[in-house]
Amino acid sequence: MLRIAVPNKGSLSETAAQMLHEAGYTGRRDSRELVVADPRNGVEFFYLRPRDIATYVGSGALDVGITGRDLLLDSGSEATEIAPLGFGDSTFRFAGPPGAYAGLADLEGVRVATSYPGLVGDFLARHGVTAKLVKLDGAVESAVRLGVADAVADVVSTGSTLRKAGLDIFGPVILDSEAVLIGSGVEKPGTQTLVRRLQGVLVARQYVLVDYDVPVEKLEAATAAAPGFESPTVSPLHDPEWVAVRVMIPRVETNHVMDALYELGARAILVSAIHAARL
Ligand SMILES: Nc1ncnc2c1ncn2[C@@H]1O[C@H](COP(=O)(O)OP(=O)(O)OP(=O)(O)O)[C@@H](O)[C@H]1O
Ligand SMILES: O=P(O)(O)OC[C@H]1O[C@H](OP(=O)(O)OP(=O)(O)O)[C@H](O)[C@@H]1O
Ligand SMILES: [Mg+2]
Repeated sequence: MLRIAVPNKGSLSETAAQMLHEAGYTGRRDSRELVVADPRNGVEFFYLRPRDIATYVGSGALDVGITGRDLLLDSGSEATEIAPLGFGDSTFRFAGPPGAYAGLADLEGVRVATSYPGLVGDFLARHGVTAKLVKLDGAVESAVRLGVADAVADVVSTGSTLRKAGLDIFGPVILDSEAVLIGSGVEKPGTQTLVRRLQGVLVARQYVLVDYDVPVEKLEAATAAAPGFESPTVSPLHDPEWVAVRVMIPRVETNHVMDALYELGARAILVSAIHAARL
């Protein structure tokens, strides 16, 4: 049995559960379940706080896990990133009162509030800055107004929490984060199947299939407009001057690609969703 750690709450839990479901695994029926066995797929799920997942995986207690890259680095655990999972994107940034800090060097001797002291401490040390980290559990944006810190370092998604707290981002990006699959460093049997299944879900979410007919002399130009994952599939049509083409394109580019193909002379352009994929 491959023992897999999954976030039980927070920003990553819902999408992680959804991805595993789409990948064909059994999920928990209610949010209080701590362990779910899925013998048909040879795996067992452990629902844990995302912040603790790297500790369990790094120690070898569990084989793989889903957590944030920021949480992995903050943990200082031995666990390593196996694959990015394409959700839970955030950036990790410094923020302070408007105009108070121009860059990293200004943080020398300053009190910085954060829930990620491992991540922020490593970053400051690498850049030769000595600040005084104030460890808080959450809502760190309030720390400046309430006088326990002079600046903060926190997860930024839309930036609206910082705006509401009257703080401005400054200095370099500490980290670009997203949800990642992590492992203990020693690969357990079954890990590659899990990775391929999750990557299949990502492809099905992020790509669509486009079918179109195009005059043979426009095929090269059409292929340049929509090159596909590897190379488009080209099939003959009854009319020898036309071919049928099938290609995978990023979902976000769907309408641009359809416009470009139509302009080139392609017709009967059909787009369909990918239900599942194994590349
Ligand atoms: N808007 C967001 N707020 C917080 N974390 C986010 C956000 N978007 C993505 N994330 C990622 O989610 C992970 C944090 O999840 P976690 O469950 O620990 O905190 P949370 O969602 O703030 O929940 P809580 O603080 O209520 O426990 C990190 O990897 C972080 O980068
Ligand atoms: O840039 P935004 O879209 O505003 O999102 C980022 C904010 O969301 C999270 O806080 P959360 O609501 O989880 O509260 P917490 O600080 O108590 O964890 C995070 O810690 C930031 O404060
Ligand atoms: Mg939070």
